[in-house]
Amino acid sequence: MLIGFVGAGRMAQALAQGFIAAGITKGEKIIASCPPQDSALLEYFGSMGCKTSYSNAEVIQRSEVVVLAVKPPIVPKVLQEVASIFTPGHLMVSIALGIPIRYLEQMLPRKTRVVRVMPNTPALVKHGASVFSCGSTIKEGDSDLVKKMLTSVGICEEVPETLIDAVTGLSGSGPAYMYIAIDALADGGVKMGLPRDLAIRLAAQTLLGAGKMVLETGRHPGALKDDVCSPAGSSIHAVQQLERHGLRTALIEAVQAAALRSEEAGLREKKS
Ligand SMILES: NC(=O)C1=CN([C@@H]2O[C@H](COP(=O)(O)OP(=O)(O)OC[C@H]3O[C@@H](n4cnc5c(N)ncnc54)[C@H](OP(=O)(O)O)[C@@H]3O)[C@@H](O)[C@H]2O)C=CC1
Ligand SMILES: O=C(O)[C@@H]1CCC=N1
Repeated sequence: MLIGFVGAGRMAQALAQGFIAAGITKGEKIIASCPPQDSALLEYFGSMGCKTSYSNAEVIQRSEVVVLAVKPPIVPKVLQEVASIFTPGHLMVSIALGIPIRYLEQMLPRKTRVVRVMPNTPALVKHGASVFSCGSTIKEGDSDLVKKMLTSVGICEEVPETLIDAVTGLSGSGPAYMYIAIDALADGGVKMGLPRDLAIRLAAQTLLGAGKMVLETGRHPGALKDDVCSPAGSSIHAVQQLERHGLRTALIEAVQAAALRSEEAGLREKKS
């Protein structure tokens, strides 16, 4: 399978490196493009054995699956530039924030097969969380192919497109919230006397472990929290502080803000 990335930034790099590590494809079967001023990004792809180009057209001509990995304001320009090169043999996989399938289908030739994906950067280490929605002209096997690719780098579920903005707010942007949590937990450890590197490792493993507990036991996170909080113990004292400072509300509102931003990005492109 020949995979092309139009846009060679952070999410494209994470997916490409994850696909190679997972054995879904080889470096030489990947090609990536970005503008000439970003040659460092193409060097990153080059270091993985991938082909690189400053021409988006070349990427599309040489690929079967084309991953559209540019920021939303760039999408109309890129599609105007390369739409005519797409054939029904291409599968377009867009990871662009907020851009609806119907917009992509309108901009591309009539039978172009389109799938919209919301991945996240931990795909790089095969712990990604992705969802996808299929366009109106996909053929048999496209959904399975996208699921296979994304499952190789984490978990992946097909969802109705109406849920993608909410997914963006949760798992698409979510790693950023969790890095802040790790950094802050480590600060707490340092405040209480731990060396910084140990504090970061403990904080990161604690988040990883808690996530695995939820996924692998199937128990509700509230019940797992109760297991940690012994009567009159240390944890329940800490939980009271988290509640007092509004951690839950902060996380709920973070997801909401990112989801609304995703929705807004889509509306803006539709008007342009
Ligand atoms: N980062 C993340 O965690 C996630 C990102 N996404 C989505 O993926 C998309 C890419 O995000 P991300 O990788 O973070 O962004 P980056 O800014 O890291 O990468 C975008 C890349 O596209 C390049 N680019 C700009 N103009 C063009 C053009 N005309 N043709 C080809 N390439 C071009 C940029 O080059 P230059 O720098 O020169 O402009 C840059 O290399 C976005 O829509 C984002 O919302 C989705 C899920 C998660
Ligand atoms: O911030 C962004 O635009 C992208 C979308 C999801 C995560 N990062």
